[in-house]
Amino acid sequence: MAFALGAHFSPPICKVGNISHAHADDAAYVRRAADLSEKSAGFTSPHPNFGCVIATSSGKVAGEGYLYAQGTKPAEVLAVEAGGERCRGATAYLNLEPGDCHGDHTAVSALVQAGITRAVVGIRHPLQHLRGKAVCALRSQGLQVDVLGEDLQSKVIEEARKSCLLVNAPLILRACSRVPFSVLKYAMTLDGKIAASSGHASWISSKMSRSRVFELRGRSDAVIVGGNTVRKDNPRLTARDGGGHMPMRIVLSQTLNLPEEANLWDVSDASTIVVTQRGARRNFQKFLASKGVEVVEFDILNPRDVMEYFHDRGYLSILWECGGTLAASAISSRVIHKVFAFVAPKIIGGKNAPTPVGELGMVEMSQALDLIDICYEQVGPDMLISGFLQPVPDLMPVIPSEDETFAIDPTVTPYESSVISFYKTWDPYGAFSNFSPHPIQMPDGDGNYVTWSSVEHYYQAQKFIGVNDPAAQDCVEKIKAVRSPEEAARIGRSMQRQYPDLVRSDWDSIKIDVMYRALKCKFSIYPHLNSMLLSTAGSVLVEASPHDLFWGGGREGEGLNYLGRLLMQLRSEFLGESSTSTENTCSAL
Ligand SMILES: NC(=O)C1=CN([C@@H]2O[C@H](COP(=O)(O)OP(=O)(O)OC[C@H]3O[C@@H](n4cnc5c(N)ncnc54)[C@H](OP(=O)(O)O)[C@@H]3O)[C@@H](O)[C@H]2O)C=CC1
Ligand SMILES: Nc1c(N[C@@H]2O[C@H](COP(=O)(O)O)[C@@H](O)[C@H]2O)[nH]c(=O)[nH]c1=O
Repeated sequence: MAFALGAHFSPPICKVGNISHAHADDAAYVRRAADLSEKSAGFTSPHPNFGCVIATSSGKVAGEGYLYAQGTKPAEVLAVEAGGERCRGATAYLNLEPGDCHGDHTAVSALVQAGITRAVVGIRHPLQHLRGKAVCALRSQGLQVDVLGEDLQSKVIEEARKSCLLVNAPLILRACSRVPFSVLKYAMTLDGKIAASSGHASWISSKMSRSRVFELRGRSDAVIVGGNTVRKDNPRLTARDGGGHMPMRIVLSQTLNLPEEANLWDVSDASTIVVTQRGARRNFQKFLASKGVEVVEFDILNPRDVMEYFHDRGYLSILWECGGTLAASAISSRVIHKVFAFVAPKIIGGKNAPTPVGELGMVEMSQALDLIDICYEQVGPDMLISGFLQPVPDLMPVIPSEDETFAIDPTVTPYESSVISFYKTWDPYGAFSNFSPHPIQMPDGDGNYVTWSSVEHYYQAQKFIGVNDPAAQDCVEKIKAVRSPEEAARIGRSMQRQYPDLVRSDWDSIKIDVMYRALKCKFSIYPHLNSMLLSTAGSVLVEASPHDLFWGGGREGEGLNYLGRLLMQLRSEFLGESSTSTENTCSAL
């Protein structure tokens, strides 16, 4: 079977002249796709946000589209319909890899049939069973596919990728934590109270802020309050404006000691679910049922179990509008991902007036939870402070999906492959590590063979080769002379971090090739290493480094595992199943 050597390995943009310009354009269009993808927010029930922008080679937008609601035409289809003939030879920018699955190839087919020749993908699909599928399908149809952070890397690209992560934060956090994306929202006075000592709270925030809350409700699958908020506020919890999406209202009450008259029991505008402790007030449960309110019982009512339950019911995004008691319990259970705090410029005082978050058991300020990606926004007279309590995970592809691995190495049988992990040199397959003590001889710029104590020594030194600065040459010599691969890695990495100008400008585009050549040498000249590599035929090789998400597979399989990929590629070549031939790049020791 023939397959293109390096098809997945050569960052295409790095080969062309004006890299930063190309990156700026790619980044701008991907960001536009991300912005576009959010357009349906509040009008339809929350779903993954897909946007697609098609740009011609002259940089004109030919067509664009976004997924309006689950089950409607994919963004890619809408964009090619809008672009028509102008799509031929154009580039499609997608904030999120299409979720084509189970035989549905609508988005991929639309791009292929429209004659798109290149696709730039912001992030891969966060769901494991979909991740990499569409990227692979597009590549197999001959499109050039560049995934941000993998095939394209630079500061602007990183910013564009971040916008893609944020626009689908609910989907990503839900996929990683197996609970719906949860936002805690509250309105407090400047002295940190969410109600007066009497419990009266209407209103703390301004009308403008409250309209903003209606919008937030419209972007959510459900709004949650605790029993006490129902008793004190008799809330409606609707998105008001009408016409848009109406979230489910959920009440968490252990006692079920709730009033018979309550706005939430009127389900004509929106449905209500009361979640309670098993066996609580059976008669009241019957009463609620007679009003059309669904009751769900739990053995023990805690926010995590409840959230796992709503995850399984398919909820993507939930807005918590409870008081401090339930908020503290939800934060402690680590189900809250984001906070929206409206701060009103008023003071109510009151020693016993409730505050937004109750007891968390912390005793020192150093234990305080820091928000991430914070935004400050003035809304009328109020200040809205928002931020994440948990970082949006940086999604990199898992160890190559079965399909991708098969494309790199046909000896790996899709769906039946085993995984061989290696990391430390003392592991059973530790000789696969770059740190293994196997010297190699590689040609220098003049074609003379130079000995390096390990692949890592050679790799680290190549960062500084050819840079016209004595400090760079110094680095090369230092790395070459150190006794251990650890030291070589330490020097190489810290010099790169501290003095990026000493690193050759094309490093990002050649580093995979540098590694490939070094590995090829190592596994050619040591027969026992060659046998060990061939003995793994059929297995997926993963460098189990929890730190290095480029060469390694990461702690949870989130790393790119390029070292494993290169070894599989070499294995396939050694097994003679590749039609690719490369010139001899090393000498026997
Ligand atoms: N300004 C603002 O943004 C807001 C202000 N408020 C104000 O806050 C006050 C109410 O605050 P608060 O009493 O904290 O109300 P909560 O909304 O936090 O309700 C607490 C109740 O939630 C129920 N509950 C169910 N499971 C749990 C659990 N695992 N942990 C904790 N509680 C659970 C219990 O109900 P049960 O007793 O029925 O078993 C508990 O009494 C009111 O004055 C209200 O006006 C409320 C929301 C927002
Ligand atoms: N007091 C207060 C809020 N309180 C929250 O809003 C709920 C009332 O919603 P509704 O009945 O739909 O208007 C109430 O139970 C509580 O959860 N929200 C705010 O944005 N600002 C405020 O000042």
